[in-house]
Amino acid sequence: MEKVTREAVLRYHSEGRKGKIEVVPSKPSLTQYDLSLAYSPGVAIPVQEIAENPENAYEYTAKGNLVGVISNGTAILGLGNLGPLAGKPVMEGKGLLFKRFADIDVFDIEIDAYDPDEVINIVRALAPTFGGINLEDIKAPECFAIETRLRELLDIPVFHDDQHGTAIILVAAMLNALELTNRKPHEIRVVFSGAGAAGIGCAELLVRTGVPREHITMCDKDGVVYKGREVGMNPYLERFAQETDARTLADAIKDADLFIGVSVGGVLTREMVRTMAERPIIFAMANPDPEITYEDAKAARPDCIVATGRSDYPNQVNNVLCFPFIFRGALDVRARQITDGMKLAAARALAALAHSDVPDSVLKAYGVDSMLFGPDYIIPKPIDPRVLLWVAPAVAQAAMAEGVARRSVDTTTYREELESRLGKDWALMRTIFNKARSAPKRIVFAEGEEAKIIRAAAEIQDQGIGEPILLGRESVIMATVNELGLDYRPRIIDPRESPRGETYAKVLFRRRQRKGITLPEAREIARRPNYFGLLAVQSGDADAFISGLTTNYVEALQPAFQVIGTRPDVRRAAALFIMVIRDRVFFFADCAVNIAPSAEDLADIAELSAEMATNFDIHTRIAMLSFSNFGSVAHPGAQAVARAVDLLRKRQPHLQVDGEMAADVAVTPEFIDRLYSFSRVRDANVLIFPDLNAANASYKLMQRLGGAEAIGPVLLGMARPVHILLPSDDVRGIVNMAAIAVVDAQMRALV
Ligand SMILES: NC(=O)C1=CN([C@@H]2O[C@H](COP(=O)(O)OP(=O)(O)OC[C@H]3O[C@@H](n4cnc5c(N)ncnc54)[C@H](OP(=O)(O)O)[C@@H]3O)[C@@H](O)[C@H]2O)C=CC1
Ligand SMILES: CC(=O)C(=O)O
Ligand SMILES: [Mg+2]
Repeated sequence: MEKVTREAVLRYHSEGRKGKIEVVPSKPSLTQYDLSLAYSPGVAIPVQEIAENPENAYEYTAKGNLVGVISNGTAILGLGNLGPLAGKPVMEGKGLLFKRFADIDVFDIEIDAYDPDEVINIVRALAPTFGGINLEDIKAPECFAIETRLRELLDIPVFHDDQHGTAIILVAAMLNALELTNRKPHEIRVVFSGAGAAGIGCAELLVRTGVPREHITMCDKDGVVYKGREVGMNPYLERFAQETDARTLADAIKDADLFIGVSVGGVLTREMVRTMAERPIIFAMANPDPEITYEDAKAARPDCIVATGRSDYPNQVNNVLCFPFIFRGALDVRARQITDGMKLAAARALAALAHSDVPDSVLKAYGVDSMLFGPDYIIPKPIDPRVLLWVAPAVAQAAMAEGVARRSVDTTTYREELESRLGKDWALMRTIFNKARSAPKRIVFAEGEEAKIIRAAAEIQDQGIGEPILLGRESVIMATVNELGLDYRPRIIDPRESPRGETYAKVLFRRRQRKGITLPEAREIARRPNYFGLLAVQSGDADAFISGLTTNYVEALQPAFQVIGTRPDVRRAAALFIMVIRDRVFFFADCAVNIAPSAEDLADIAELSAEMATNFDIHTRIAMLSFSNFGSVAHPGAQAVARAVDLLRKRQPHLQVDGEMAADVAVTPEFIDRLYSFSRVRDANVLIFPDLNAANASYKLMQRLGGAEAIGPVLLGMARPVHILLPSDDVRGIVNMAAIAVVDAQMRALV
């Protein structure tokens, strides 16, 4: 990671639009009509609706997705009381994270008020604006009374992040660290440095998790919190005052199993760490500087598990992993409050997620090749898109179970809704996954020894999308499964040893005997994984074949043509990309196979593309693309495209297809309305390019410059389901391709 310098941070905050957030309208506001709906006179109508029934505010305003991040700046990170204005960058930062990770809008509100009653009154008065309130960086002990009273007064979630967000992450990380060190919550001895908002919040949730209260020793600036101590006490601390002779952190930490730092940087020394129990667990969570650095803790005790609040070391135990997701779940069921049950549900979901395989997008973002459950990976990363999908439903479910939800959600539908928040590509793939799951098929992977294929296969099996068959040596595959820490027993076939080898050799010989292959040669070739997998599909031993991760596209395609070939009704195969561009889905073809298609080829490509898109429940509108619009240029290239339209209409009169037309006309309905209202296609979603140059350049430009998500290439027109990966595909891409292959196989089973 690039070094975080003072200059870089200040530049980041001041460059362009100052600060980190802005307010963006969510409705059209271009025309006079739009303005009449948005404001006067139209706006009077929702006003009356809400006055009659306050619940309508969730329907007609942004309240239900709006959180107030409110602070008086009295405990900004570990920097202390620097006042509300200085706290604004942190609060804007929380707003950015709420939006980025959970699509929740935030107003950050910094208040110049310190007396608890005054703070309570201000927040209470602001509450109608919001669906929830996240109190932030308000120091102890005032924060306790403020939060408790606001929870009583308001019927929306009020959550003091430093207490509870921190506690939830801490519990998640602790459960996993205990698992790794073979300890149970009721056995451990815990020492805290910091007995403020975060300290008390964390300690109380530990007690709810099963850590005995008398096993917890709190320390603050005045040292150990013991029974009879008179300085710096308050009722919240009193609950943790212990009968002990220890008076300093150094005294208390001897033989402790778990250190929790929520105080200030640098207070835990190497000497102190050396006195802790076997395999100590050290959560040094002060920000920006932890109580002890990762390096110092490891140097003092190489057997320890360390977490800090920072993103630049392993195990970031920071409330960023909680607040966006717990609020997402709470807002979506319109919870009246966030209960302990919801907090524990969030913690358990996070702890469980750390056991599962980490997506490549996360590995890439952190610049590492793998993250495996273990001492340096006890908690998921906040940028892991699955955090939203695991935590929010767990929280929503707990809210419903505890009777604080105003509305209930169906967990399956809710997960789908959350996936739509992650992007249209997730939503589209969810539809395809659901289809695949309805009748899973056997998918044979030629490159079964590849780690990415093994990880994808584990997910395919786990999600019930298909039944993967990995080709390769059992010893190699199982070694990788173990190395990856996967809980997966793959179905493996070693082509060199399989008894089906001889049968497949004969199948290959029959197909290729007049193409120069002898039976002995066929025996050798049939045992190559690529051919073996294809022959398994050809012989009905598997339903779909996937390969290509370690070869180039043409190399992977060749055996497929030799063994499987194209469908009897298809002259040439083709390949399409599913392009997800912002909120819209397009199909681009042919992006990989036919370099200079004829008019007949173009008609075939369009027909096959429409067929595949229909498999995914998409209503197709096909545009045959050119540089010319409906005869505007008399060039042979444009005329070939026009001819393809005629051919296709004759063959498939029901298809909605038109052209030749330019790409901008195809995707801009206003152009069609204004200039070409005779066109049978308006707002096309299947774009057939005149040649491979145009198609390949277009999908790559859309991907790199247009921010499009490209799923594919999906091979079309083969006699059986065969799909080719790209060497750049990540695990998610492979799983997507498998789901597409299963749906492809299902559709063939129907005809
Ligand atoms: N990683 C994460 O997710 C989070 C980390 N934190 C971190 O936790 C820390 C505390 O935050 P918060 O609880 O909100 O703040 P508070 O002001 O409420 O509490 C601070 C606590 O730290 C104690 N403290 C201060 N200096 C020392 C010291 N030199 N030695 C021992 N104890 C000390 C204070 O003791 P006293 O009362 O005697 O002054 C008090 O108990 C911060 O560093 C913050 O960044 C907080 C929330 C989330
Ligand atoms: C992370 C956070 O909320 C804090 O350090 O205060
Ligand atoms: Mg904070």
